[in-house]
Amino acid sequence: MAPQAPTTPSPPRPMMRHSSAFLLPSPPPAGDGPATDVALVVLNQPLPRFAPLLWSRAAVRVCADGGANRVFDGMPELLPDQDPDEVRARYKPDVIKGDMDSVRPEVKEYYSNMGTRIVDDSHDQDTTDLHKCITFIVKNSDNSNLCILVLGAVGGRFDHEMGNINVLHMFPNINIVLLSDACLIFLLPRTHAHEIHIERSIEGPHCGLIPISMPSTSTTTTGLRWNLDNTSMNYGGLISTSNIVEEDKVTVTSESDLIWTVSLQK
Ligand SMILES: Nc1ncnc2c1ncn2[C@@H]1O[C@H](COP(=O)(O)OP(=O)(O)OP(=O)(O)O)[C@@H](O)[C@H]1O
Ligand SMILES: Cc1ncc(C[n+]2csc(CCO)c2C)c(N)n1
Repeated sequence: MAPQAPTTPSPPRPMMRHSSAFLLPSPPPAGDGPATDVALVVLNQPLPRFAPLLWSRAAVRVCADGGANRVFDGMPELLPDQDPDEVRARYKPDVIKGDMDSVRPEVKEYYSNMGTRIVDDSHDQDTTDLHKCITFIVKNSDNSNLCILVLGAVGGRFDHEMGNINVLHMFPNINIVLLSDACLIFLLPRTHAHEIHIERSIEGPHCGLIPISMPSTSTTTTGLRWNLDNTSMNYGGLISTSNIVEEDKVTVTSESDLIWTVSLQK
C-alpha cells in the first residue's frame, strides 16, 4: 500500500468561555476580566419570568417592534404586587426598532412621550426586526465585551424561531444568547474551542448540540452523558438532542459552527 501523506494537524484554536451567571439571582463578583456590557432585546413573545432581573442588569434595552407591547403589558403582570403604572414607568425601553406593524399606537405614544427613541424601519422588508435590533446595538457599541440577551426567541412560530437562530449565524463574532422560559441557545463558532460553565442551580440537565448551518465532519466534547469523539453530525444522520450535562464544565470543539442549547429549570 502506498504510504499515506501525513495529515496536517489543525492549529490549536483560541478558547471561548461561556457562562449563564447573568441568570443567577445574585451574580458572582466580577473577576479580573473586563466588565460585560449587557444589551437586552425584547421580542414579540410572552416575557420570560426572569425579564425584570435581566432588565436591571442591562445597559441598553431595545424592543423589537411588538416587543414593546410585551414590556407594556407583561412587566406589570410579572410584578403583580406593585402598582402597574409605576412598573410601566420604571421599565422604559431605550429604543423601539422594527417595521412598526406590531407595536400598538398607544404603546408607541406612551414610550415616545417618556423619551424612548422610536426607529421606524418599515422600508426594509428583507430583514427581521431582531436582525435590525442587533445591527443597531452592534453599531452603537465597541463590541469588546458585549453580550446581547434576546428574550422570547423560541416557543412561538417556527419561521420566527428559525429567523432568530439565523441571526446568530449572521453575527458569529458577537456573543448573543437567545432565551425563553424553557431554554437558552447560543452559537459555538468553529473558529474557537469552547468551555461552557454550567450553572447547575438554574440550567440543565437537558442539552443539545446541533449543526444547523452545515454538517459537522468532526465534533469532540467532554462533560456530557453522551460525548462525541471526533464524531460527525448532520441532519439525516446524528444530531445530539436529549443529551445530559454531567459536569460543571462542558467542552466542545467542532469543524463546523454548532448551536448549543440547554434547558432552564422552572
Ligand atoms: N411567534 C414568535 N416566535 C418567535 N419569535 C417571534 C415570534 N413573533 C415575533 N418574534 C420575534 O419578535 C420580533 C418582532 O416581532 P413582530 O411580531 O413585531 O414582527 P413582525 O415582523 O411584525 O412579524 P410578522 O411576521 O408576524 O409580520 C421578530 O422579528 C421575531 O424575532
Ligand atoms: C425571500 C423572502 N422571504 C420573505 C421575506 C419577507 N420578510 C422577511 S423579513 C421581513 C420583515 C419582517 O419584519 C419580511 C416581511 C422577504 N423579504 N424575502
